[in-house]
Amino acid sequence: MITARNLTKRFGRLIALDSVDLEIDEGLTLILGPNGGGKSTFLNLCAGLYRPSKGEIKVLGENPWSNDGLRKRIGVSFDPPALPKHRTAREWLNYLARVKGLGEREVREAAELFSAVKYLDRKMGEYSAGMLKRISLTQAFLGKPELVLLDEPLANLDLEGIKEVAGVIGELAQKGTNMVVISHIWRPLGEFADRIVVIAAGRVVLTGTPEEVVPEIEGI
Ligand SMILES: Nc1ncnc2c1ncn2[C@@H]1O[C@H](COP(=O)(O)OP(=O)(O)OP(=O)(O)O)[C@@H](O)[C@H]1O
Repeated sequence: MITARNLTKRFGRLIALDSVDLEIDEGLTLILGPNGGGKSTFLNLCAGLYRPSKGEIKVLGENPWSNDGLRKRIGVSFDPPALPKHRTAREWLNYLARVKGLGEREVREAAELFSAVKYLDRKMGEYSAGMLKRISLTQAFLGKPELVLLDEPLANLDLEGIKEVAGVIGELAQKGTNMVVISHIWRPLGEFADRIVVIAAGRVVLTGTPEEVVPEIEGI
């Protein structure tokens, strides 16, 4: 699904991602690691938001940088959510659906997954952080994309929300949805993961199945 070769991203003199080689196959991949390690930078490179400073990244066989064709095939939820605050969620999601060649039915189906239907008609500037997260997740799963990239999908949710959204992600993983999910901590999403990648200080420091990786990272 994703291949990175010597992938490097610099911001001025800071090296956020340093010569990363990584292969991500189908299934659910959980990316773990400490703050500032480079996880979101990797996801933003996958989503085509950043251009590599050096090296190469391929997502679904394509170069993601500024690639509108690929954007229609993947779904992304950023953290914090990147949503226009003067629009209602319905306006925004219908717009995205049109761009992807989808309709209002797909918007409703994705919103139902995250119990977001009831507040689709308010301006997003009035939303709580947890409501914004649910809209951001709805956006990511709109129209069942071939690959879904989620940055901290449980952030800003209350305890009930964490249980509910983790359950939905687990169910979708079981049904075969391909996902790359960033998290600070391996619980509760780790139990659904096919593999775990640990990124720290701009490098991939561990990869493997949860059984292989979790004993090494009990402290994270
Ligand atoms: N747009 C940017 N401009 C400048 N520096 C950036 C930018 N984005 C990230 N960085 C820097 O790159 C490094 C990696 O950041 P990144 O957000 O990828 O880490 P992370 O592992 O996702 O962290 P967190 O768990 O805190 O979200 C950090 O030192 C960060 O300050």
